[in-house]
Amino acid sequence: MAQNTEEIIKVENLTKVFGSGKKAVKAVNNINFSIKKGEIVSLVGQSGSGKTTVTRLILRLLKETEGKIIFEGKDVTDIKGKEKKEYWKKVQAIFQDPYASFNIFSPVKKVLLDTFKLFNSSYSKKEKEKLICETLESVNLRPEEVVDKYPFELSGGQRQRIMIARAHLIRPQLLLADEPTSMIDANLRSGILELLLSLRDTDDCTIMFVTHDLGLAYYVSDRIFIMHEGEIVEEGSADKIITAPEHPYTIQLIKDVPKLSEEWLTS
Ligand SMILES: Nc1ncnc2c1ncn2[C@@H]1O[C@H](COP(=O)(O)OP(=O)(O)OP(=O)(O)O)[C@@H](O)[C@H]1O
Repeated sequence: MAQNTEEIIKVENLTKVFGSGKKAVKAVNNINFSIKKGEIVSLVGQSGSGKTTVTRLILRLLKETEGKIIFEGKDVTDIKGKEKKEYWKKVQAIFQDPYASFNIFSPVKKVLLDTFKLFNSSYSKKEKEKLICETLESVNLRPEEVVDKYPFELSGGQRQRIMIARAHLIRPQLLLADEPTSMIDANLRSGILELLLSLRDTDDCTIMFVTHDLGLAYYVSDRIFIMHEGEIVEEGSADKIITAPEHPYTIQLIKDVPKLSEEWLTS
């Protein structure tokens, strides 16, 4: 395990309010956490608890109402333009619905070729295509079957695998994986999870999973953050959260997972 004590990201007093007046929604309410290089953490909470908003704030796709995001010791809260592009080489996301993340007018090959634009790489087109094929094979897709297809011609699971292939090509330092297996059949899910987890070993990647599924979080994570109504109500090692939960909401979540560990460990 490539884990050390150096912090890759730190979130300080982060708050996001959507709308104003009577219609204001405090989606994220003064949260604080940090993640160490090489760690796998999960942000767990039910629908509407604010998880995706945290992901979008970290990616700087959304402007915070208050607070700071420090990445590798540098305050990235106000980065713009070129600096943001640099940041996106290091911080990437796989979203719940990868369909929404693709340009629907681009075939898979173009989606993947475009990732090289992030790097001003000196690869020839042939070299890029070879890398794309190898990467697609590494996520168990047959390049010849998918490269010329448009996103709408693929299954949800194939689209999620392509997002993982994209992450492999970009090799981010921090990967935010928002419900990355939601569109994948239960019997294929553990394979995709293994692929994602292998990014830590092969690409030296730190991963934050975002999920409503505490069973999955327990299976994949070093640490778990429990999110409820915009706040992180409890955090700790995966074992601690499951065996000695303190917050009533965490205790309820555990009760709601009927066969915790069995479901993920045996699939
Ligand atoms: N652009 C927006 N404008 C207004 N309200 C929003 C917006 N985005 C999110 N919200 C609200 O913020 C709250 C948190 O939403 P968020 O999508 O972060 O939750 P989530 O935990 O990711 O949920 P899910 O698991 O269903 O994706 C919800 O009440 C949601 O309705």
